[in-house]
Amino acid sequence: MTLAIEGIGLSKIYNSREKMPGISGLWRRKKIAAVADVTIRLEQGKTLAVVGESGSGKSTLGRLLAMMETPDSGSLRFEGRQASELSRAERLALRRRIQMIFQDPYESLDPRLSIRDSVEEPLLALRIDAKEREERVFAALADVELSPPERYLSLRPHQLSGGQRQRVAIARAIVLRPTILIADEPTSMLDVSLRIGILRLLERIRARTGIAILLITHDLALANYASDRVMVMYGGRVVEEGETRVLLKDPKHSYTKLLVASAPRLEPGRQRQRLTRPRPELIMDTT
Ligand SMILES: Nc1ncnc2c1ncn2[C@@H]1O[C@H](COP(=O)(O)OP(=O)(O)OP(=O)(O)O)[C@@H](O)[C@H]1O
Repeated sequence: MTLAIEGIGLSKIYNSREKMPGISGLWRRKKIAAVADVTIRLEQGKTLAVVGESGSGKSTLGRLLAMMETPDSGSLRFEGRQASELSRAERLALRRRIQMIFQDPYESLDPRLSIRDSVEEPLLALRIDAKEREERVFAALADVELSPPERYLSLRPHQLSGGQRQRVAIARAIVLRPTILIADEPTSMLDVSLRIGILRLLERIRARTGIAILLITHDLALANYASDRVMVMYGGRVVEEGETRVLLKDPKHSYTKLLVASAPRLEPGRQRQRLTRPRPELIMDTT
């Protein structure tokens, strides 16, 4: 087993404030342990899902792994090397190899830029000549199945559908040839009919490139469909972890049991009431 990235005992505490109960207009400071002593191992070529309800710390964990935030304690190892021991240049190079995509593709796409410029932009800092940049932009657009790429180059994000925009955001991430992709709720703004397309695309990219994927989702059905392993977070901590199919079929922790029980599409009896056209791929096999 080759680890793409390993986080050991990661914690992140935010300063926040909350209203004083019963006293209007008064606030008190509060510390929130968004991530508390989390150890996570992401294998090369595998997809690990992080699930949990809103506020459980999934996105914060993703940002810590992407080195967008510094942990208050704990350490990161990347391909066996301690991140804190890397030189500035090495850290910069490493950050390029860990790319993130978000729920809302507009977060990574500048609405003023054409699709060509959006996908090319990350390459500009790399001193790659114009010809190679162009080749890589074309290849990335083809990789995300926006073809022929020529049709999309001069368009702006608002001229695309939500699914196409997410594909451009993925192209912008993979144009740097990362080894780790952190996908934070990548399909939750999309219609159900488009979700599978994006998940299948990520799967094909993973199979072809051997990239490691961290899939952050509150949707157990998506985790079940798209991941090899799953980690369940609650209140900043990991409460249960294991092979996805095994864990979701036979959860041990009471919180995971609750999540599985309250996920409508995981319950065969209720799925037809909830989904007008049940999608077999999205429904967990509970048999
Ligand atoms: N920058 C921040 N400043 C203060 N508190 C924060 C910050 N970012 C996150 N938090 C808090 O940390 C906790 C975990 O948030 P986080 O976004 O990581 O959870 P999540 O599981 O990804 O939830 P969601 O799915 O709603 O994004 C929450 O209580 C949140 O309010």
